Amino acid sequence: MGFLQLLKSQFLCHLIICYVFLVSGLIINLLQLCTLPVWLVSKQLARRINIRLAYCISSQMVATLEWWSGTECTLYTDPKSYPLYGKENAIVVLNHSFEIDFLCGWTFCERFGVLGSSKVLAKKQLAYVPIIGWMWYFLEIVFCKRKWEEDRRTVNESLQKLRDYPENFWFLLYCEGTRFTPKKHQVSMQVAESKGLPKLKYHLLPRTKGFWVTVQSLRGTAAAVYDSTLNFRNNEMPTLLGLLNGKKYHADLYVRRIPLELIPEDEKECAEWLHKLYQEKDSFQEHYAKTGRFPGPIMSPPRRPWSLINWLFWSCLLLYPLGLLLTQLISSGSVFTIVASVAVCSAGLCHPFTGKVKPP
Ligand SMILES: CC/C=C\C/C=C\C/C=C\C/C=C\C/C=C\C/C=C\CCC(=O)SCCNC(=O)CCNC(=O)[C@H](O)C(C)(C)COP(=O)(O)OP(=O)(O)OC[C@H]1O[C@@H](n2cnc3c(N)ncnc32)[C@H](O)[C@@H]1OP(=O)(O)O
Ligand SMILES: CCCCCCCC/C=C\CCCCCCCC(=O)OC[C@@H](O)COP(=O)(O)O
Repeated sequence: MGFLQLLKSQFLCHLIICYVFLVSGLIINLLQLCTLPVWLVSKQLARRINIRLAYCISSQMVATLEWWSGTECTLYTDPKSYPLYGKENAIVVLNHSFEIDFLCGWTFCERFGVLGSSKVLAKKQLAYVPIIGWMWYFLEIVFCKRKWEEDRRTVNESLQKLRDYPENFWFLLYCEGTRFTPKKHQVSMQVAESKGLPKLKYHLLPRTKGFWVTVQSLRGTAAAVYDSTLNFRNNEMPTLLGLLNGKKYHADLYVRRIPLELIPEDEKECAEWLHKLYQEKDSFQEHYAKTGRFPGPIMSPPRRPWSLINWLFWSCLLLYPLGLLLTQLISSGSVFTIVASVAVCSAGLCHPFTGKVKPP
């Protein structure tokens, strides 16, 4: 194991990354709260400010993936569609199979310049998660209770509000509604069987109502659906902890751009269309399992330095006062503080995660 890899596996480094994320996140949440009066004066200005503040939070997680772990992201897509990515509003349909699938999504958002404004149809519980959930409140993220009687109205209303959004956004929809597990897959295929639908091998049966309401509400606002299928090389199941440990993964994303006009307006036809889409997605995963790649040409956008610059900025800002505090504590000469500081550092260096990085 090289020195850099050893360093990345140290718990003290993880502690520093999490400290910067947590403290900067709470500061940014506070700044977002301060933009509330701006909403009263200029809604569009408040939205633009919040897009940039949100970028400061989410790009730290992207930096962990791109710059700390060095994970590579390859995009398979049609060269004719490529120039439109980031230049229009779009609904993104993605498979929900991995712990870090949302982070790979964010990485592509970052590379196409829409990270700050990116949106998702998320379960309501996530709104209460400090930092990310609170940030989402100011980004006008759409939440659902997964109770169609309520969601039908609330999801539509939230989406209608995005009609005059001042910057391009991607709206992510995990139509499977939950992350893939073998148990959920089994139940879901029983539902498919009872509905006379073909079985899927790599996906759960898509929930069609959220997709239909999204497409209908964003007609005239979003130009296309980006059908996105994600997988990782070498059958890896990446984790956030793996990224934090500096483990490098290789993500492959296959994206097809489907103009919104091609999607049926009628609810039943739209549901059939989505089921067919998931059957196609399943065949792409089968192709990947057999050949180790998706069909079509590779058009990978390079990583940009901004997420790293943002992380370095917050690190300098927040580690300097922490360093000062520690120096003062130690120079105070108190035996208790010195012993406590040494204990904290030793705990960090002897943490069980230390040195647990698997070779690639
Ligand atoms: C160029 C690069 C391109 C792309 C880059 C990629 C991505 C980047 C984009 C953006 C990034 C932005 C943000 C990412 C950041 C973070 C994301 C993190 C987390 C969010 C994750 C979540 O929260 S997922 C959970 C919430 N979301 C959803 O649930 C969405 C899907 N669900 C729906 O749409 C639902 O329909 C609903 C929620 C609207 C309503 O749910 P409800 O349950 O009330 O109704 P349903 O219609 O779904 O259910 C009844 C019908 O379902 C049938 N049924 C019953 N059991 C099952 C089963 N096990 N499986 C399937 N179907 C089942 C039942 O029979 C009913 O059938 P009907 O025939 O009556 O419809
Ligand atoms: C700079 C790096 C710092 C590292 C610190 C990491 C801290 C991470 C903190 C917050 C991350 C929040 C991301 C939210 C995305 C979670 C995805 C998710 O939860 O999907 C739920 C979905 O499956 C449905 O779940 P169930 O059907 O209820 O099961």
